[in-house]
Amino acid sequence: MLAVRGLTWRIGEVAIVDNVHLDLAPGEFLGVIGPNGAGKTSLFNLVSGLRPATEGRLLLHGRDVGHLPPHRRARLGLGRTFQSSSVFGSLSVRENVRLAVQAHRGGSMRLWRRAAADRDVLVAADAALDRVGLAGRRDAPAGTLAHGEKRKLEIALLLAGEPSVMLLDEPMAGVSAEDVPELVEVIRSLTGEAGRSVLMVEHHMDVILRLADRIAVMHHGALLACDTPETVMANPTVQQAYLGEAL
Ligand SMILES: Nc1ncnc2c1ncn2[C@@H]1O[C@H](COP(=O)(O)OP(=O)(O)OP(=O)(O)O)[C@@H](O)[C@H]1O
Repeated sequence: MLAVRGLTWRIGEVAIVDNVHLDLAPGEFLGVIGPNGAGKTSLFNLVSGLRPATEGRLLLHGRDVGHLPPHRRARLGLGRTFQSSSVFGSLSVRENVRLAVQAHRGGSMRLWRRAAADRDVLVAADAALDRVGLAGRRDAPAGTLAHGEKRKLEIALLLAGEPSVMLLDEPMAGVSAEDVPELVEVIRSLTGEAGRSVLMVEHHMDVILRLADRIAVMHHGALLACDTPETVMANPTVQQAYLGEAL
């Protein structure tokens, strides 16, 4: 589904991401962990296209997408969570998702088809809100959402793009402990649906362990290990990399 081949990002002589190889199978959940500064977000930036890789290839469904800008990758099914900054705070939750669906589907509808198309867009927006458990908040201004709700909205905006691979960068950030289980369930329910795969960076090990089929461990830009949670947790090299940090 997604193949990362020798992806590298150098700044001067320093390899921030160093020759990373990864494979993501259809329906698979791959968690990415690593100590602070290990290069996790940088790897995500290379995969989503926010930064151009210095070296390496990225294949989506066998097609080389490494040279494409983020919106072209998203259109092919490689979707990354929007940051909260891309949410229109004064517009309603529903309106935000509607705009994202519309942007994904393109605006070149013939006038006589517009009404039906508008209805379809709204149905898709409501379906996305339903999937993340935000239907009851659809009329609230997006700017008034609590942290946990904002993370759900970001996932709904991502769903608007109908991704076959979802890239989630710390979806639990800022979410209160009591809201974490619900968000974990939302993410779990979306994984594997129609073969959808997930690549997720997350600091909360308990969350990763609950969701991941495999875990990739980054350290100093390189991939230290990529295996089942049990094997990774028992790996002495991984434990060494985390020395001094709670694993
Ligand atoms: N644009 C940049 N210019 C210079 N150095 C950068 C840049 N972006 C990232 N770095 C450096 O690259 C390293 C990896 O950063 P990155 O944010 O990818 O790590 P991370 O694993 O996501 O860290 P964290 O867990 O703290 O979010 C860090 O040392 C960071 O300072």
